[in-house]
Amino acid sequence: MRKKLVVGNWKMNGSRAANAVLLAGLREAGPWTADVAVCVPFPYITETALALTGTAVGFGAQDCSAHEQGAYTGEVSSAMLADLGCRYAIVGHSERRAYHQESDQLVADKAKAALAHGITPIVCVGETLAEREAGQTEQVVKRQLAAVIHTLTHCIGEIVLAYEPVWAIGTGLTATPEQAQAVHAVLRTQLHAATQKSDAMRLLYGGSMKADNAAALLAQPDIDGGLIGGASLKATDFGAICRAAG
Ligand SMILES: O=C[C@H](O)COP(=O)(O)O
Repeated sequence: MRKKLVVGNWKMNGSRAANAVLLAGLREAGPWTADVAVCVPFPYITETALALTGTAVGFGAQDCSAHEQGAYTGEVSSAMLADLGCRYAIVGHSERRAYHQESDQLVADKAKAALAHGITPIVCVGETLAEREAGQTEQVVKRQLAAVIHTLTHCIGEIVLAYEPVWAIGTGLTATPEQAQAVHAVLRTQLHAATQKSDAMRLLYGGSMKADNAAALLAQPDIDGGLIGGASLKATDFGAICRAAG
């Protein structure tokens, strides 16, 4: 039995004042049975760590560099994130793939860099609406995951995988539980061929997951948690999703 994991991705939202309110709300809303974490903008990692001290809520970043260190202006290394106590780093989010031209290989290299510093990469895969309508969903997510499997080889069992259909992100259009489960099953099968740990790996769904649709999604056999964007910005909403995962 896999323990559910719910991760809030704040994206580029927040301020010191707003974060203090949100994090205090999370302290009050928990604890939960599921594992819970928030991935926050880089500048707020330290204060998030402080605000969550003494709770079981983990924290992490929304990206990391594929490089170890050096002349990479603007990048943040996994070593730095580890230094701050991050447990997770999201890599390959569709917003980074789309707006920063991140390739499958770069995403895989970022996942490798995170693992090298003891950080669990949350690797995102997912198809666009055009790809789904062209019947390419399976092909796209398998291609995205294959690059990670090839690069991580025997460490692939250490990642968290998130299926996020691009058309469902921030749109209010959620994949049905059956649509999401079908893709998760494809991904689990692909992982099964790559690692003996596939049955223990957590596969998250992301894309307009909210308090009122979380339970049905999380009841699917291969959906082991959620990666939550918009609904992670209010403690009551996020807390309700975490409860649904319990
Ligand atoms: O990382 C989170 C996903 O992009 C989902 O975002 P959303 O819950 O706002 O649709």
